[in-house]
Amino acid sequence: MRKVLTIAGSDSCGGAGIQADLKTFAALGTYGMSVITAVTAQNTQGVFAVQEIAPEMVAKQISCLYEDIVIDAVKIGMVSKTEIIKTIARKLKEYQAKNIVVDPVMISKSGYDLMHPEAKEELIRTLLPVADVVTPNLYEAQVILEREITTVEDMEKAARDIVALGPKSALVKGGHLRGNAVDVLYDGESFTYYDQERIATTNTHGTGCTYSSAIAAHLARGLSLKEAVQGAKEYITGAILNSFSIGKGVGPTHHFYKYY
Ligand SMILES: Nc1ncnc2c1ncn2[C@@H]1O[C@H](COP(=O)(O)OP(=O)(O)O)[C@@H](O)[C@H]1O
Ligand SMILES: Cc1ncc(COP(=O)(O)OP(=O)(O)O)c(N)n1
Repeated sequence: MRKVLTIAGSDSCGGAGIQADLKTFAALGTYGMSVITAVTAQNTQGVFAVQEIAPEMVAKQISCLYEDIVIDAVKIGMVSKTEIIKTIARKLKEYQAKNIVVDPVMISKSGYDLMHPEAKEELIRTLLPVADVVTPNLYEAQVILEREITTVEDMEKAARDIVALGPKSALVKGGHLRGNAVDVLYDGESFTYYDQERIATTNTHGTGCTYSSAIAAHLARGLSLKEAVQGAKEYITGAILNSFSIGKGVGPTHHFYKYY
């Protein structure tokens, strides 16, 4: 069985973060493992508190996994502060980690900052360059590039400019675009478009986490990047179609098992 690691924050309500990642890995027939970077007190209505894990403890978790287990892919989600980002980049290099998917989580749907603003520079300096693919949503791409992105053409330029910062490829997600949910992948050579009619639902908590985890799971299974993103797009679309309400706010996507 292929083994996939998530390095991310815990979401107590289970829709995003580590919990969404592990559900996705299992649903896609891979074995999931986790390194926790922060614990959030979170429900469908918002994020109420965050407690970060000490960088040394993050380092220990990563070391004990890579020292023992062959890891086929790794996804990085919520990394809130500079020291944690530095630690993760250093460890991924030390263990020559492969199939690295970086989801540059910055803000929750409810508007809570999940990354300290000053940590952005470290993300760009040390984490983006080790990534095989980085998966910003429109807002995150805007923050990284410090300019507005509103059209598919802007997304193409953004993907190309993000690749110039060091990652092998960039997938700019159009979940927050008007019209269809179009994502644009640039792999340093060409663009690929993943286009899906927008699904009318407010239950989209954790879509970005689920999508990036599905990409990592498919890369671990040996698919090419373009095939992995295609498989992940099908998975997230199905999960959004089956999303449901569990509380008073934004409900989670629903994970369904796909056996390979
Ligand atoms: N209402 C929707 N209908 C169909 N696809 C969606 C919808 N909302 C988001 N997506 C897709 O879900 C994936 C995650 O994107 P997005 O929601 O932008 O990420 P994030 O959670 O990081 O903001 C992308 O493939 C995006 O196109
Ligand atoms: C612990 C934790 N990590 C990440 C997020 C953000 O996840 P995302 O998939 O971008 O989903 P929304 O916040 O947009 O629902 C999170 N909320 N918590």
